[in-house]
Amino acid sequence: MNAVTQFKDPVAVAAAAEPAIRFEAVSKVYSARNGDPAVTALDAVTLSVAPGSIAGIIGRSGAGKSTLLRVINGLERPSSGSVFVDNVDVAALDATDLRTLRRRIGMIFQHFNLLSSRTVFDNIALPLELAGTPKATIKARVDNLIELVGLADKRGRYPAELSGGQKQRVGIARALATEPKVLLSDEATSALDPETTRSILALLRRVNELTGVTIVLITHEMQVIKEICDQVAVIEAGRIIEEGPVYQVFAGPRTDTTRTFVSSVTGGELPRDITERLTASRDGARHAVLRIVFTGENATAPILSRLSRSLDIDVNVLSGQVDEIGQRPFGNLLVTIPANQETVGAVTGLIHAHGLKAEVLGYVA
Ligand SMILES: Nc1ncnc2c1ncn2[C@@H]1O[C@H](COP(=O)(O)OP(=O)(O)OP(=O)(O)O)[C@@H](O)[C@H]1O
Repeated sequence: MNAVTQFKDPVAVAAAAEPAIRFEAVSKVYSARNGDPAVTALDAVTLSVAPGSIAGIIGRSGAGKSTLLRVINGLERPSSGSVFVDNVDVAALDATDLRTLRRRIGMIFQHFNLLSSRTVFDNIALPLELAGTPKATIKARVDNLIELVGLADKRGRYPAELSGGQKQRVGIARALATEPKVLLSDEATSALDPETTRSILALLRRVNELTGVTIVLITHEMQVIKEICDQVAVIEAGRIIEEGPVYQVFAGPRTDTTRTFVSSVTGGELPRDITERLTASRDGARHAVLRIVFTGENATAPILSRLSRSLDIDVNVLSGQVDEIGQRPFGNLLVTIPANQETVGAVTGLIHAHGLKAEVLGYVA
């Protein structure tokens, strides 16, 4: 893909000219081996992450997410193109400089990767010990981190004595020990139940707000993107197929893959009996199926009563949900209206006039 894909959070971009992380036409090809063909895991990825933001990369299994994360901290080298962290070309660093850079990049993992023989305190202290930090500094910093992640009563416990959520809290504290500028999250909540997931995401958001650390997370769950990300990029077969502020991508997904991800959390999926009867043609249809997306201050506009009143039509609600995305209200409503062309035109016109989005999904008899 040649088009430049860039996160465009106008506020963040204005505040900081230099992105925290920049991918320039990054490709990664794993070479053929033992008769298996070569794999293009990343295909000309160009992407910027604003400092202090939380950027989510979402994609299905095998899309290239882990590879994308691993080229940021130099665990993989791009086959072509460059990755810059704080304007430093990661691939150009020698072993010593790469070690220094990695201290500025924390990482958390799906399966926590804690050392079972070390206590909570000692797991968190480990990166500082490796960096040769004086003991008193280690103690002060680890004590602070233990408070921050809410594990004050678990400092002497071993990983086997902790719940999954508590283990991830240790993982987060350990990743923050060297005061990194960037935190990479590799499916950090995938092994956790929904409630624990929410509490870990809330902790990450708090850490981001308190320390200003830039967070890049990879996930296959749109719920994660919805809960904490400012920006999202959708990756498929190694390419970024869509990106932008989370709110914008939720309001107007442009590809089928993104639409599927979005509808998995916005209640935007059609009831099955409607999906089975949905056609693209108006011929013989009595109803048009319409998706109305409510955003921002318009999220609570009484659009349905206005439609039926001013156009004198029946509007039937199939499903609807009002949510919060990127800390702004967001509603998604599926309705049927009479199928004739004039009505559909008038309805969509009125909806657009109210600053909302409307999309005809198809027709049913
Ligand atoms: N070290 C490697 N050698 C060869 N092929 C690899 C290697 N690592 C990843 N791949 C291949 O590259 C592609 C992208 O893999 P990657 O792990 O980046 O995807 P992913 O989106 O993280 O997948 P998942 O969600 O399943 O972890 C896959 O086809 C995978 O098989």
